[in-house]
Amino acid sequence: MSNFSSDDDVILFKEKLQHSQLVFRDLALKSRREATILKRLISRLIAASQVHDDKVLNERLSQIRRELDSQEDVSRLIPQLALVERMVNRHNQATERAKDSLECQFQQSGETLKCLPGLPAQLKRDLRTLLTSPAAEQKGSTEKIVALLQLYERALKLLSLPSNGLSARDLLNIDRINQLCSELQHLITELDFDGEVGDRLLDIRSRLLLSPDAQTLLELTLESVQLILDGTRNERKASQAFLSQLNEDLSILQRHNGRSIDSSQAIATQRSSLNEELAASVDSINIHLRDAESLEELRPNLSQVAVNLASLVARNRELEEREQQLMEQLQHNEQKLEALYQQTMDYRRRLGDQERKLLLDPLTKVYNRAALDDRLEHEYRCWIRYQTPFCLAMIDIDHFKSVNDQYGHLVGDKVLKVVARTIHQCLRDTDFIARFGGEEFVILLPDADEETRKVLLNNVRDTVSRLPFKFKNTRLTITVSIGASLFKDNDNTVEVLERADNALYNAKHNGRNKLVWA
Ligand SMILES: Nc1nc2c(ncn2[C@@H]2O[C@H](COP(=O)(O)OP(=O)(O)OP(=O)(O)O)[C@@H](O)[C@H]2O)c(=O)[nH]1
Repeated sequence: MSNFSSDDDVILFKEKLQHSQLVFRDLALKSRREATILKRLISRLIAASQVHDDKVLNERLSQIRRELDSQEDVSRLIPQLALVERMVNRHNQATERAKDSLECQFQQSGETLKCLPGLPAQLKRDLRTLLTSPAAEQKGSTEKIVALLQLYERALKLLSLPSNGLSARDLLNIDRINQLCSELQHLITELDFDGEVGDRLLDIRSRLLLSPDAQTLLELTLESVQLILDGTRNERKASQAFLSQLNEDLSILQRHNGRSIDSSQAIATQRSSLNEELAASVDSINIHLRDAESLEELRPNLSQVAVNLASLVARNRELEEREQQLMEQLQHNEQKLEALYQQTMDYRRRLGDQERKLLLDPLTKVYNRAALDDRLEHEYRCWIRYQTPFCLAMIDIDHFKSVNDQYGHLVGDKVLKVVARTIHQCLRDTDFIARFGGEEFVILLPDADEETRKVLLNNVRDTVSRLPFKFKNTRLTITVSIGASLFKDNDNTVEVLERADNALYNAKHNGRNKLVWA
């Protein structure tokens, strides 16, 4: 039964109803306000995420915006929002990929700029910082690209307009000076002088690695020529000293021998006259014995014979002593002769060593360029004759300059030695390795079929990259780029060297630590 019996109840009920209406109106107002805020937020998000290269997505987003304005109920847009979310995800993935390729492009453009001849040292340093420093890695890609563009602009200005007091010609001169430094340094590497001259040449080589200016280069060149002259003069003096000593010793020996021969002839003459006198004494004794009638008659004759014999004995003793002296002199001469023989053999060995050294690179102990020329010519002739596959490869250490810059030239030298040894160990007995220039090697692989040469060259690249270099507790990874080519058709050695060099250039530009065939 209803309780609407009293007026009080009706009033109470009315009040409750009014209260509920007020609450409902508040809630409706609040929800409309919230829906407006939500719509505005979604609308702004859509505007912010509107992208220009995806038309379908842009169209969808605009449509949602329009519907947001007309629709009261936001929940009806949920399916469309879900669709857009999927599209945005896809778009994000595409953006990530584009970012990666942009980064790669950025690195390549940076490397291209780095290889531009004549860049001033400061610009090179800035470029290296931009490409490799950890701080640069934290920068956004746009920021990095803008920085790279600025460096390109600086390089263009420096190379085309006179600025900083340096004209494009000055910069080309600097590049030429650097080339001359590297050639002089290479020539010094091939010299092998001992002692002070050798030490001073090593010192000049280190100074050449520090990119000196034209004046210093000239001074270093003159100093080198002076040292080479000194070194050659010293070597010549040493040879002359040895030869004149040998000459003197030989003429002393010859004089001694001459005297010995004279003495031995004199001794022989004396001995034969001694023998004759002895025979005459014996004859005379026999005659006296035969003719004598009595012992008394014999006595004076025999005593004369005894005096003669005593004199003969004394002279014989003297002769024996002289013979003994002669024997000693001959023995001495023989020893002297043996010593001279040993000295000459030693000198011959040293000359042989020098000859071998002329073909070796003193730093890395692999063959030098002169040896390469000889061997290349030989292998080329064999290839023309037998037509077995003949491969030539150029190997260059990557970013070697930064090893020198970061750790010093002594560490750079050590790296060169270890890399040369490692490459050598990867080769077969019949292969050949030579240091071609600064941090560049050439290897010759005669009679190497496709599988052999691929495996071998990849093994060289891979083994070097796994060498456990460690400096100042920092692990240092060294890699090499390789350009390789086969002799074919009417090739000559220069053409194949050029092809391998181009392939090496491509290996460098395709990211280094690569083997490229041409
Ligand atoms: N320590 C040392 N450094 C050498 C020697 N010969 C040449 N160099 C240095 O090797 C460096 C070669 O540098 P770049 O030609 O710029 O080449 P990179 O830095 O290796 O760069 P990429 O070849 O492009 O990877 C130069 O800095 C030379 O001074 C040497 O006998 N000892």
